[in-house]
Amino acid sequence: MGREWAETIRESAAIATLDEAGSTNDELARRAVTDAAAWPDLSVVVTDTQTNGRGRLGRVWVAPPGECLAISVLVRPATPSGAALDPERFGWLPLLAGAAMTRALRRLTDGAAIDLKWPNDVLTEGRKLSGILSELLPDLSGVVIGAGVNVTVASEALPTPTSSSLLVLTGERFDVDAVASAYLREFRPLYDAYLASGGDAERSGLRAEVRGVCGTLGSRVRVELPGGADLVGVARDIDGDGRLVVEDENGRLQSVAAGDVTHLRY
Ligand SMILES: O=C(O)CCCC[C@@H]1SC[C@@H]2NC(=O)N[C@@H]21
Repeated sequence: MGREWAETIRESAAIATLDEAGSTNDELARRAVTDAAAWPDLSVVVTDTQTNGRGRLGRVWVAPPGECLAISVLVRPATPSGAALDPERFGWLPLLAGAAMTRALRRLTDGAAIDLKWPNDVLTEGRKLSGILSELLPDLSGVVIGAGVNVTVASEALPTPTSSSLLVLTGERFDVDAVASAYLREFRPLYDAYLASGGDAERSGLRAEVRGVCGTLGSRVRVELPGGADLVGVARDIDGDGRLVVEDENGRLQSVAAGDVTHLRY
């Protein structure tokens, strides 16, 4: 991989472009913790060959070598005056990354039907193009936001029947580096606006941005809640804390902070 996108990241930030990595999230978290000064805000670890990728909810993220982007961005959010942002405000970061990836993949594909599934899967026609895993550093000083994108994976090599790739969607073999570049170019302005507002999703326009790309809104959904219970209803909104607001079958509004969403319209 090249690093044609390096100028989209702050000059002070560190970049590691690896021929191969176990998990880019693990690589970046290790560096961020062992050498915090060398790995400031917006540092990046990236590869196209990730051998031990991890997904949300303890799942494995499978990526055929050389055919997927695995990119992790370290954020150490601070207010405009330089104070560390309250970790309570970090909840919007996975949604920010999901919105950035949705915008990036739409832009690359000239506006293909690509949407965000709350909280941060990027889908085309119900199939997953990209997944995001955000992990807090153990000392709470930052968050590693990892994103995987299926780029040149052929349909027979897709990891699951519910996944897709940019190749399958468009017939085009995108360069993995160009996908990284498109993502970081979308990520940066959303993140800068979020920081400038002190982590206020409303004031920075982030909430509006996420609602604008989120295909979950208006869909009938089943949400597998963390305890194992299911909630079925219509997704109505994303509230000020980034929670999904679902109108259940009795017409009651329920706010969901975490869960696995299935769109029932497909
Ligand atoms: O859909 C999911 O469950 C999230 C998948 C996240 C995969 C990315 S690839 C880069 C980063 N490194 C990892 O080990 N996981 C994330």
